[in-house]
Parts: sequence; C-alpha cells; structure tokens
Amino acid sequence: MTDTQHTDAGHTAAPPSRRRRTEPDGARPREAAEGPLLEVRDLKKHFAIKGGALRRVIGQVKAVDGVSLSVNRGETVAIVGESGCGKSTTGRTIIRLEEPTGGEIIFRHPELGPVHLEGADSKTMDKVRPRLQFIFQDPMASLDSRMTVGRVIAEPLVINKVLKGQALRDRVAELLTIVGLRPEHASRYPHAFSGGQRQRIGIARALALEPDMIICDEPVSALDVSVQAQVINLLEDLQERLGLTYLFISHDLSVVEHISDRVVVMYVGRVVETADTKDLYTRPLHPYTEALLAAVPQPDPRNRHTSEPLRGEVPSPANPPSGCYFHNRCKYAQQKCSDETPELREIPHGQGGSDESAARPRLVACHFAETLELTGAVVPSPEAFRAVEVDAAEPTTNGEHR
Ligand SMILES: Nc1ncnc2c1ncn2[C@@H]1O[C@H](COP(=O)(O)OP(=O)(O)OP(=O)(O)O)[C@@H](O)[C@H]1O
Repeated sequence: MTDTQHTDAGHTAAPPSRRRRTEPDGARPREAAEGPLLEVRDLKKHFAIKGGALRRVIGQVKAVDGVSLSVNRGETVAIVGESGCGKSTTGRTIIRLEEPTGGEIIFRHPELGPVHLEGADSKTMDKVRPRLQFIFQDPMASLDSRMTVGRVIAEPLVINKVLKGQALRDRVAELLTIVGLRPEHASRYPHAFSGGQRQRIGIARALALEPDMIICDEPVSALDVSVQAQVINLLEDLQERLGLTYLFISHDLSVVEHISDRVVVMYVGRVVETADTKDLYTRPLHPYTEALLAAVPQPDPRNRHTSEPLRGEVPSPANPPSGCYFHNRCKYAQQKCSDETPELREIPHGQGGSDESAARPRLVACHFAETLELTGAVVPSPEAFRAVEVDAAEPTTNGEHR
C-alpha cells in the first residue's frame, strides 16, 4: 500500500496556520528521487496473553495489525483514533521501543541510506536514534527529576560523545533559546517549570542531536488549551527552521487539523482511512472518521455537528468483532459489514479527493465508502476559544505566565 514554529508571544498564541509543504503531485522533488523518509509496511505488534498456572499463551492482543503509512521529508503525518486504537504502540514499534511482530520499517538515514529498522541490530539502532527521536506525552515522566534541566538536555550529547566542556554548555544554552526558554534555566530542576515549559525541555532534548524526524506521542494532551497552542506553534516553527519531519500521534482532531499535512485514522490496530488533512476534514469517507469529527468541540452552536456522538467503546484488540471492526458502533452498518472484512482500498479521483490533491490517493476501509454521504467538520481556530484560553493561561511556579 502506498500512502504513504513560533515561540511564545504572550498568553495566547496566534492560530497556527498549516502550510502546505508538499508539491501538488504529493511529493517533493527530493522525495521523487529517493522515496519517503519513513515507510512502514504491514506493521504488526501482537502481545501474548498468558494464563493458567503454567503461564501458557492463551491469546494475542493485536495492538497493531497490518499498519502501512509513509512520511515524506518535511511533512507532518498524524495518527488519530480513540484511546486503545494502537497509535502509541505503532509509534513505539517504529522506533523499536517495542519489538515488531511483523512488517517492515524503512528509515532513510542521511549516511546509511534506507535502513530496515525491523531487523536492525543495536549498533545500527544507535546510529539511527539520533536521527529519529521521540517526544512523550508526559514530559515529567520522561525527565529525570534529580537532573538539572541542563543535564537533561546535554545527556544525549554526552552519551553520543558529541560535545563536552564549554562547547556542550554553549549548545545547551542554544537549545534552550531555540525552544523559547532562557539559558539560565539550565541550572534549575524540571519541577520548577510549568507543564508547557517541561514539554519545551523535552523538545530541546529531542533536538540535541539534530534529528531528521521526531515521533511526537500526544505531546500536548496533558497541557491546557492555551499552552497547547503555544507548543504546537513551537513545533511548527522548528519544523520550518530546521526542516524537521513529524509523525504526530493524537486523539484530538482539533489539534491535528492545525499541524498535519496528512492523517492516518486507526481503529483497533488497523488503518481505516488515510487522506490529506483538508480532504479528511471536509469530506470524511469512513463512518469512524465522521464520528471522530463529530466529537470536535464547537464554540459556535451554528457549527455543531448534526451526527450522533460515538456510542459504545473501542473493542478489545484481543477479541475484535467479525467483519468490519467498527460495524457494531456504525449507524450505517449493513449485513455485509459483519460478514466481510473491508480491505483498505484506494478511492478513485473525484470521489472524495479535492482537485488540489487529486494525485494523492485516499485510502479507506469501508464497503460503502462511495455511496455514503458523510459530514465533515469545521475545526475552530484556537482564537475561537480565546475566552477559555485566557482563563486557562498557565502560571509557572514563580508566578510568571508564558
Ligand atoms: N504491553 C502491552 N501488553 C498488552 N497489551 C498492550 C500492551 N501495550 C498496549 N497494549 C494494548 O494494545 C492496545 C493499543 O494500545 P495503545 O496504547 O497503542 O493505544 P493508543 O491508541 O495509543 O491509546 P492511548 O492513547 O490510550 O495510549 C490496547 O488495547 C492496549 O491495552
């Protein structure tokens, strides 16, 4: 299958404007010559369920079950879906924090060329990790509270023997400035910072080795709305300045709309829809995407979605329903949906793709994608929530606001 920054300016950030980073044909000139920066083919991560006195394997949690996606250099691809759909496991498996059960992960390393991460030994992974970094949801959990911020940021540079002495201290000061903090913050401890500032520290650490790509796993989910917008602006600014590529994992479709070029929708370990962001939001082709869009909060009642909210819960990937995994929550379901598993297939041009993106395939796994007339969503800009944001502006421990 093919699919595939601004520092703080005050209490409220300007609405992030998504820029188109790809050519109309869907690929940058360099991309056409060398292929995407990251390509994932039929990725699987199954966890064994053990039971009984002998702890025998009695089942499998198919957390990721055949995911394919690609990310071009300089673009942002988002993975969305409810909690438990396999988003984090996909990201963690790509970077080998989890061992893949099957499939291919190809990362185009600047010196090594295309590297198959699924079979890479630890020496190869040591060369890949500086180029392919990870940002976690909870910055505090991923930062050692006993280390000063300077040491937290310097650690990757020390471990990889890149810099020492004054050059190391200078680089840490530079990284702090890049993420909108001050060089003197290096001597403080993470607990002295607000949530948004701690996420900036996590970003500075991820940038230390000058990566090509960052996998961002729910990087703003734990933050207040106003701080979310600031961190998103920072990520976009860094992307522009440093030529970064992001795989952005989020359950929040209002955040994703502002940052991503392309969206991959996951449900119970599988991809159910992939499309350019604008196409996906204006005309979803999968009922699950429509339901996720219906849940986007709307400050203006005139824009409220007419669809019913999503009912029920995400089924367990240890025991998914027959046929289409979404059929028992889908208001359009027919007999075929419980009998047959829909393949992820390309929708011909003109049936769900805007003219601008006509050359980039839209993929959907729904038997009735061509006949359903689904409703998109108007995603409010952060400014629409300005009143809420001002209330939520986040103080630091020393009483400052960022
Ligand atoms: N180590 C593990 N052992 C067994 N099951 C696991 C393990 N890690 C994840 N899972 C299961 O895999 C499924 C996917 O989890 P995952 O965390 O990837 O989903 P997610 O979409 O990222 O949701 P969330 O945002 O809540 O993390 C869930 O059913 C989860 O319980």
